[in-house]
Amino acid sequence: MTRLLVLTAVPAEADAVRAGLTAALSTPTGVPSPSGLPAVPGSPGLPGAPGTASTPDQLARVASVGVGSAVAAATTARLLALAEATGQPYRAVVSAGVAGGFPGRVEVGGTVVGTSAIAADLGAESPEGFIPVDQLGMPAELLGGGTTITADPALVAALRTALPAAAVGPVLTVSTVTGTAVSTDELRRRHPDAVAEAMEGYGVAVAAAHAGLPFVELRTVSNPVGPRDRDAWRLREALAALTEAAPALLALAAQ
Ligand SMILES: O=C(O)c1cccc(C(=O)CC[C@H]2O[C@@H](n3cnc4c(=O)[nH]cnc43)[C@H](O)[C@@H]2O)c1
Repeated sequence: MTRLLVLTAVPAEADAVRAGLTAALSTPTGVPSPSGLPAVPGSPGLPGAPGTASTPDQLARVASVGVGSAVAAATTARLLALAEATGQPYRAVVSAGVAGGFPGRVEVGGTVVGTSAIAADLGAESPEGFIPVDQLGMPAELLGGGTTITADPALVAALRTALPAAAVGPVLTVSTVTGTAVSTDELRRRHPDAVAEAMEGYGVAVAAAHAGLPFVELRTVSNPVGPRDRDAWRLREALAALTEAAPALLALAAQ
């Protein structure tokens, strides 16, 4: 039975997650122990009925949903509805991929467990500064969960346990990659606890919330948030870190 839906923006990120899951399921060590999962030959960390085997696809469906919150929300909602309609609902939803990390909070190549997904640029500008959409006086029912969607505490705890070196905190969702010192300072002022920024988490979280499913975000850092320097992006390093972190997702299946 597939239990987790893991959504990345681009196929390279999905491949990195799948590689980590496949490696974890084919090696005898280092695998979290989700109770009740089918046994994987040679993987004592995954107990179950003798003679049965799990593949990554049975434990977690990994799909790339496109770049940005809107396409991520639409695609996630469609995948969740299809699963529900075919009687194979998911148990939890994960937004995964690479991200920009706030210097001092997480290094390039580091791993981030998101405690919330914050739509950091959803709102209005004013001469006095940015106003989040949930402070514009609109009826609450028009705003869904507001600009901050809190990750499921049990999923966060499971990832923290499996990834003790990970930075933990809010992950901002932005429509525009931050690329100036002024924007970076402004984001840090508004969100002093933020660890990283990416472009899909909030959309995936909205879709999960509408389906009544727990959500968490798992990111690895490809670049610092700051003045744009594309040459400083370390995508290969971040994708390798994503492959290394992916086995932790198996721990979520026990939730
Ligand atoms: O070109 C490639 O091979 C490739 C492989 C993996 C990922 C990419 C991307 O372009 C990822 C876009 C994705 O990354 C997130 N991201 C990364 N850094 C930041 C950032 O500083 N600010 C916001 N988002 C960032 C984001 O979620 C994008 O969807 C290419």
